[in-house]
Amino acid sequence: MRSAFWRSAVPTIRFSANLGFLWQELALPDAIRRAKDAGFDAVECHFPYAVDPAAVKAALDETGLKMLGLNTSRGDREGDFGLAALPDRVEEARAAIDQAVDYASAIGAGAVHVMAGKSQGVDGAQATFEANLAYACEAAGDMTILIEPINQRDAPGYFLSYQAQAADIVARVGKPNLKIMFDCYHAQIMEGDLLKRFEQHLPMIGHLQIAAVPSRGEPDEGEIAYDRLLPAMAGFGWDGHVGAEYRPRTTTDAGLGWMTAYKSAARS
Ligand SMILES: O=C(O)[C@@H](O)C(=O)CO
Ligand SMILES: [Mg+2]
Repeated sequence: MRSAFWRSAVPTIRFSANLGFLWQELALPDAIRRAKDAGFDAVECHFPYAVDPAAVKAALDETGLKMLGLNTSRGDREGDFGLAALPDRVEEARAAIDQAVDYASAIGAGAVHVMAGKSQGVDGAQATFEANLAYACEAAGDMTILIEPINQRDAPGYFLSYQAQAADIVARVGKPNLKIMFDCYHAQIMEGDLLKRFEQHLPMIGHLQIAAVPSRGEPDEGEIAYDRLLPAMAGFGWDGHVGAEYRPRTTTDAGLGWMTAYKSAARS
């Protein structure tokens, strides 16, 4: 499978390096520079808050890469995985949203992923999430607010795990800058049928991410045929970036064969 990856003619696909997982050993500004050298078209990250936004902005300006998005803080209690759907922690959730929007504005990022948290089955979780998302959409101005269905194997009890659930929330909140982050890794684990789900929710999708299933390694292994899936998604009209959000098998550099192969297939 690895050597045959990207066998056929491929459309133009722009890849974003998720620096929450790739080049984690480097300081964020250096990881941005490394992503540029490796041929990525953009970057995205998870939790950049310990890093001076001026240093991140300088690396983005120097490389010409855009930071597509970052996450709200997970929260500071043991086991926290987001706060926005936790009815008893609204103040903290909104502080996390303010922090993320301020940081994203300072570095010119395009989106903030508002993490829901582990509140499946909790009374008031849905209403709290929707109210906090409406707050985030107002605070974000021109930026996009993303919500991401995350699989229950990695994050048991996470409030949001299904594409239809996310689509329902987007419709109910009714803000034009609220979109779904369609992460193929989570979607495959929870529900499969990736192409149909992607096509059905396309107008609401604001970002797309990939990783192998079940390993969460490079996209050239595992049960998802990204060499066919991504061209098909492009065929539906997806022209946004594709976020490479995987945990490298060894080092990030050693695992970039899938992208090198894509670039050479795209040239031929
Ligand atoms: O899929 C993921 O794990 C991420 O996109 C994320 O934002 C949670 O940290
Ligand atoms: Mg993701």
